[in-house]
Amino acid sequence: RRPLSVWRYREILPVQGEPVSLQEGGTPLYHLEKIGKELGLPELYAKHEGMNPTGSFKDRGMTVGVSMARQLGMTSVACASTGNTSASLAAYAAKASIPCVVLLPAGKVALGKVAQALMHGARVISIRGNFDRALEMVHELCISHGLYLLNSVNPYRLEGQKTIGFEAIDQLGDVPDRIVLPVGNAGNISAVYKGLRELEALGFIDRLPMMTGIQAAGSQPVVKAIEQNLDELVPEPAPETVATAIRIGAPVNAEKALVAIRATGGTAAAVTDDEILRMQQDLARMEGIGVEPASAASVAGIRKLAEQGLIDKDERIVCVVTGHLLKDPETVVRQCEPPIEIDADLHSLLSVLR
Ligand SMILES: Cc1ncc(COP(=O)(O)O)c(/C=C/C(=O)C(=O)O)c1O
Repeated sequence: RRPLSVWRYREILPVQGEPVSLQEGGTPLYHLEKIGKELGLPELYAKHEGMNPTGSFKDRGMTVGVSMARQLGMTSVACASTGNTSASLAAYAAKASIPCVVLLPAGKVALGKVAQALMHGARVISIRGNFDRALEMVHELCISHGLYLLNSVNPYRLEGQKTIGFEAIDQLGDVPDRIVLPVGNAGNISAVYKGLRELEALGFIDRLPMMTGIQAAGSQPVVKAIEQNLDELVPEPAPETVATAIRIGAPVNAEKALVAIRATGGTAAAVTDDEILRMQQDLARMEGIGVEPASAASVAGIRKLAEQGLIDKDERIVCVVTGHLLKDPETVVRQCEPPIEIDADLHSLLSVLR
């Protein structure tokens, strides 16, 4: 019996030979008992992708993407990132001894993610523009200077991320009725859908979950395309949200995400920053699950849809929570009461605890 991990599913992944691996995947599937009870959803689960080696689901895509870079003889790799992609690429490139360049939107990347990209030895460039501009620039850089681009336009990234759905089914022992993901560049929802289609084609499953994408109210081009039944996405020129990981106005995988949602009878919904931050706190204080803001969006989306009466009570739902709480400590400190500082004596302690 193979352990739960990305490479448990090696036959359905493109890498030949030994992968560049940091033992990614095999993340916990938590039953959200209290939040589920509050929403009247007894079968509500969260798959905690923050428990990956660099603290986000990106590791699943990077183990395949960087393995392919090595297999193809690439001499340098690059990405633009809202943070987690750069943290993950930096770590896997270090493991593979391949030089790495990352472009970040200046001032809009959570502290933990910048720390990871720096410590893992990437060339970290902050640009005075948003993620979408950074992606345009890194694309030009790769074409003109022969670096290997590892954003989710690279299909090998999506191959690794398929395994989220595979593991969830193995852990649940059945196909969930709904899989909910936060949507930024829309690679993850597209990857999970592709993997489920492959399981169906191979005869392992005979039905697909409703693919449900959640975006921030200030950055919701996919939600608008679904609501207005558009075939083409209208990019959001000035995306804004506290959930900086999904602060993306022109998702490169939008068309794939629209297919994933429409072909499975899924849906898309937007949540406000307040709803995101409230769910981040509820997950931490009710379920003991620590996630970064963008990750809480998936569960916040289910809360909103359930309150609108759009979720059947007996649905088995897997919310993908995509990144660890530690990624964005500054947003946490801004939301919480600061620690109480006292003199180092018992009297002072008892007086504040009363
Ligand atoms: C925590 C977290 N949650 C959700 C998403 C959205 O996934 P996609 O819809 O596949 O983009 C991201 C994406 C991050 C980047 O795009 C990047 O790191 O450059 C994330 O970090």
